[in-house]
Amino acid sequence: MLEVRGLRSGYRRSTVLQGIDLDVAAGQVLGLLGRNGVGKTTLVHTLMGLVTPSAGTVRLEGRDLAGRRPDVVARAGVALVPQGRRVWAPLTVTEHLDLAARRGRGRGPWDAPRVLELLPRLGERRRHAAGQLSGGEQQMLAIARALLTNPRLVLMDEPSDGLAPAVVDLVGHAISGMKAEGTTLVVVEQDLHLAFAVADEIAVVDKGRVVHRSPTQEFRRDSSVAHALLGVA
Ligand SMILES: Nc1ncnc2c1ncn2[C@@H]1O[C@H](COP(=O)(O)OP(=O)(O)OP(=O)(O)O)[C@@H](O)[C@H]1O
Repeated sequence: MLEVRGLRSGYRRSTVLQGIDLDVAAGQVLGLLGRNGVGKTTLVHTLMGLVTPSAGTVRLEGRDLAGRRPDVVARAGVALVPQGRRVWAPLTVTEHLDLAARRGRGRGPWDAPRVLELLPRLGERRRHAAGQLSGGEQQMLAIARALLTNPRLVLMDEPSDGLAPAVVDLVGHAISGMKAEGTTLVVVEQDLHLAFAVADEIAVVDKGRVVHRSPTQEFRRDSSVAHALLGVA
């Protein structure tokens, strides 16, 4: 459903993505791994339209979205759960959910009751301002906000960042719930435990290119790949 070819992108002084080729099948969860600074965030930001590519194509269900504005990409069915959550501290959980639902595409499995069923802690914290929530609760809120737009594709940028292991498991549970509803996901992760728990396939980015791709089971079995490309045992 997502087909990326020859994607080049970066910032004024540097080209970060050097020709990304990436396919994600409908309903698949792809774990996107790579060392710090190799371009993972730049890739999801370019897919979302927040960074403008200099070359290449991004096709979502056949429609070319490369270089389109973020609102156009969002309306085409892509949602970003950004690194660092980016929730609005003064707004309550309910206000976040109302805003997201209003911006939503209106069709699909996700409405507020369904989202709160997946993320029950948010229901308990419904009247709290986002700034008062724990890191894990803010991550749940960022996920809820994305889901209420009823996306076809969710891009998650390091959802486990800064969270305690028990909370990371809740994030994993939420990802599995999205997958069960047929949502396609690209999950950028440093936490191999989470990536292995949720991803059907693993892709590794290095120096602005996808340098490895394999089914998760295979990737786990051959630790030499993780060692060579990620510097982990
Ligand atoms: N807004 C920006 N302006 C200029 N350079 C940037 C900007 N954002 C990132 N970079 C640079 O682009 C390169 C890739 O960064 P990016 O954040 O995409 O990597 P990453 O793989 O997501 O890393 P991390 O795991 O640390 O988040 C880095 O050298 C970084 O310094």
